[in-house]
Amino acid sequence: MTAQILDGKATAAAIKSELTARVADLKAKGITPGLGTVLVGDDPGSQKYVAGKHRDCAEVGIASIQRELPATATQEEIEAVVRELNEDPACTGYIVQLPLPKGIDENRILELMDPAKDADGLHPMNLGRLVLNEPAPLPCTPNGIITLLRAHGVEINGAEVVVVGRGTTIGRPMPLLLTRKSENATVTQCHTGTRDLASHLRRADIIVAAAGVPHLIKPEDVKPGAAVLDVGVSRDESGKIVGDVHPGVNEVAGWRAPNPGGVGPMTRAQLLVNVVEAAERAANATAS
Ligand SMILES: Nc1nc(=O)c2c([nH]1)NC[C@@H]1CN(c3ccc(C(=O)N[C@@H](CCC(=O)O)C(=O)O)cc3)C=[N+]21
Repeated sequence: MTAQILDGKATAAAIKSELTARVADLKAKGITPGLGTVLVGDDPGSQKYVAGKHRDCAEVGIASIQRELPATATQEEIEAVVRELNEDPACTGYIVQLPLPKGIDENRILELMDPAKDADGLHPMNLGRLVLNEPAPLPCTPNGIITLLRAHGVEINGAEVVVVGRGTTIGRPMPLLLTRKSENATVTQCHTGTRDLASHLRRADIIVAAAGVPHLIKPEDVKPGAAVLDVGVSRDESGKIVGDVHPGVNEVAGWRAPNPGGVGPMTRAQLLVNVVEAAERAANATAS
């Protein structure tokens, strides 16, 4: 038995087609949502992701605002671009592509963003709202993972979930989403300091692998039938993506999010969701 595919490409396409209609409605009311991206430096991976985000925008009718700075950009120069996008009415939401070059204070940049324009859901105000169970733009990758599981009928309610990783974009927010009443999962968060990772993995109904360690999740550590989502993006010498999940897991798992083609396209789709929702909130605020 090989694992069934959690098809991120197809699920993202369905979300995008629904968003296209909502963007058309907004435009009829005179509002064009616009996604800004701030890309610092010339990492080929980051360039590719940002290009993908703008391609998605074009597909659903969202305007694109691209800001690029050289790898040598200073803290002040990046902050000036953030302030400019905060002020720009054409930019209804934006992201600052992470990671930023060494020496840049990333958290200070995130804090400077207008939380109402935070398309990533990573502003401290919005992460705080998530903790407090208040409406907020949600972090794109964790939200994409939940949407992907739901779209394929994988039971989250009552599931034992192991999240491997503790990064800002996935590992830390993922358990916050999974333990909401609406999800109702039981979550164990593992990381490089976990004493016996295998013992945790073996109990998991759902594994979210976001450690950035190639092939960390081995077939012998996966419970038969489990859903395994690979979010790792290491690259080999030729630049090909190597995930956190060993290919042999395919033969044990019940569900598998491939990489590429799984969580990546979902991340991009949820980013568009955040942009459209922010524009809809702004439209309703003006209307009332
Ligand atoms: N502020 C910020 N927000 C992010 O959301 C963010 C970020 N910084 N920094 C980097 C990571 C990485 N990330 C990906 C998005 C899409 C794909 C994606 O669509 N991947 C395709 C394949 C692309 C390829 O082949 O290289 C796929 O999985 O099918 C991957 C990775 C967003 N990130």
